Amino acid sequence: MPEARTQTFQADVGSPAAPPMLEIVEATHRYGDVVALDGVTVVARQGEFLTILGESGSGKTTLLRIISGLERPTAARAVRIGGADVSELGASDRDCTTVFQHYALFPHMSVRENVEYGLKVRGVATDERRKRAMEALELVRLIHTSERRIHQLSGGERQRVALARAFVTRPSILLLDEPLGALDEKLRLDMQEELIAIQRNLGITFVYITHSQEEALTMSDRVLLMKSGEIAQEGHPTELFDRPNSAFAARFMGVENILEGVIEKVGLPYVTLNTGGHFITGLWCGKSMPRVGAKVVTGVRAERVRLSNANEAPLSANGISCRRRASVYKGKYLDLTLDTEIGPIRTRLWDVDAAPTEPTFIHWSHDTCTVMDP
Ligand SMILES: Nc1ncnc2c1ncn2[C@@H]1O[C@H](COP(=O)(O)OP(=O)(O)OP(=O)(O)O)[C@@H](O)[C@H]1O
Repeated sequence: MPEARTQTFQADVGSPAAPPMLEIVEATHRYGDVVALDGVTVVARQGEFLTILGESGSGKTTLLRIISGLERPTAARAVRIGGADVSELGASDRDCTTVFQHYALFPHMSVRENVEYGLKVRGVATDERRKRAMEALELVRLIHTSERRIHQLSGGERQRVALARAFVTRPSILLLDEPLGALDEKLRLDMQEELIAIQRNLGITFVYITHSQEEALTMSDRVLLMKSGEIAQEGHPTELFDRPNSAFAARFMGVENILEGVIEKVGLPYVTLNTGGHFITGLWCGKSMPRVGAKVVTGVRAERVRLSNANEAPLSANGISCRRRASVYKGKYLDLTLDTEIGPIRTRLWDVDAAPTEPTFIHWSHDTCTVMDP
């Protein structure tokens, strides 16, 4: 991993005190009858790592194209970069660069020439652009490959060249469109770490597009979850992970147990719902104020559900009798599916050897249980 270059790092980058680098205010975009974006507002601070997460067709690429200037929104109250209105500027005049999944490097040029290219078209003198290209290659740990051709590099190395080529021109914003999508699992994990290090080192605002919740959680300062052209939820990765505000967000963030019910009692921050005649209490995470009688869903992660021999739940927990239905061994853990009177519930056991043969009762605390909009 590259060493942190503290001289380029600013203490308040990515913090709430940092000035906004990107502002897209109420952008709507239609392709004929298709509404790809519906009144979306995105603000990213200087030095922030913002991830736009969403399933296929949710509008991520459209949003990225609007930021980069490749697409003009059908309507928008503002499109600003570094505080300046850029709504009338084309892609080449905006202070941002895009890194694509298919890196589009020039095969007839060396690695160094590829990285120098953007500087060359901007008229930077030979010595200066060589120096800057080598610095960029040092940052992505590829200085030793500088005179190679692109076909002499691995997939991960090519993606690092594409990155170096993008940030060597020192854009204010780097847009990354599923940049790790073409890499295998191991390389993807390594590159995630490298990307974080590079971003912290440069202090550039990163806007990163992915459909992988794992990537979003690992790398981002803030995540913006999109659904059908709208923002479903926005927040710190832990907020989306632990406090999804809707059934959609919970499913997308991989919550294994989601049950429907009706609110029985409100005592904020807790809400109790009735699901199949059974009462469950959890933290209210919905967008609106909860009211008795409203349809809601409750969610709990499998690893938060505990097995009990005592056949009762602690005071601040939900509990229910269960019977083993199935188990799936996943190497590091065991996933048990249990039948209960409110439906099947999954639990995850990290100590595989400690798994009981016939579990009879499960419980999960009110604080790890969420209640949200359906
Ligand atoms: N050029 C186009 N013409 C018509 N419809 C389009 C066009 N580009 C995108 N769309 C539609 O707009 C919606 C949003 O598409 P977009 O490419 O922004 O989604 P996405 O989240 O980036 O998807 P993916 O992850 O598959 O790339 C989709 O319904 C898509 O079919």
